[in-house]
Amino acid sequence: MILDDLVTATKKRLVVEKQQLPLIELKKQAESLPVMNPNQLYQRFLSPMLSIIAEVKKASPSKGLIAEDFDYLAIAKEYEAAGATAISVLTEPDYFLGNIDYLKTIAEEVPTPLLRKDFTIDPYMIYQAKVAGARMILLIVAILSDEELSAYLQLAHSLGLAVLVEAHDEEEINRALKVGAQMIGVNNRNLKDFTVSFENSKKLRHLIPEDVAFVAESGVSTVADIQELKKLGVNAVLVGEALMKAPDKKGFIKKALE
Ligand SMILES: O=P(O)(O)OC[C@@H](O)[C@@H](O)c1c[nH]c2ccccc12
Repeated sequence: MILDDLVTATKKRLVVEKQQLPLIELKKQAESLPVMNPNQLYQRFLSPMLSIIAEVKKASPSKGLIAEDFDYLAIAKEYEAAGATAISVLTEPDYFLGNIDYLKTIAEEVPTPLLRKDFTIDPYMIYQAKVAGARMILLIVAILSDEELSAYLQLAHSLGLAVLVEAHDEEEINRALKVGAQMIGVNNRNLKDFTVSFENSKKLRHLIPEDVAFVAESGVSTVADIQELKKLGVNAVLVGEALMKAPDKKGFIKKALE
């Protein structure tokens, strides 16, 4: 399965990264930075207004190259100007052609909260996210044990980072809730065969209590799709490819927020 390949690639990369910058050094850098309160961000997502998380993504395993002309900073600035609640930045290099430096550069110039979108499997990556300027990280239930999930969530919170916990079915949602997730994303794309269906969001919405934000992820192609998800009562929609390909990104987000 694709998730296994991603975890393997990430493990390999971490070995090299830890040699270049040992955990103790990275930790020192992270702990010298100011700590924000992640609750503010969670509350923003729980407001009655629909939130949009706009994604900066060059390529993906399901679609190949998405953006020929990948001016990630200009794209992030457009997302900000349009009123995106947060910006998701793919940092996974092998399958998504991402880079943590993209996030770092965007963080220096764009005040919108940034989500480090990656396959977090080690505390090292959480410190990296903090140092690069992220305000949120992604934890994918399918690739973590309960112990890891709980420890990483707490570590992120202690650094002032909010956490989006991605779940695919009822069992994974229950695991996310058990460790105290305050923001849960359901992926509309099946990672086994890459098919997309909003049925997942529809079916699973009711499992998430009112004080936990529900994010519908993936597969949105039109503003009408966003309106459909809004009717299901989602708090936020995470949109990648459709925005990356939209000639008028600002117009797309503005219409979606109307
Ligand atoms: O491009 P889309 O179909 O709008 O999808 C965005 C986002 O949901 C997708 O990139 C994503 C969802 N979960 C992930 C986990 C890792 C990497 C990427 C993802």
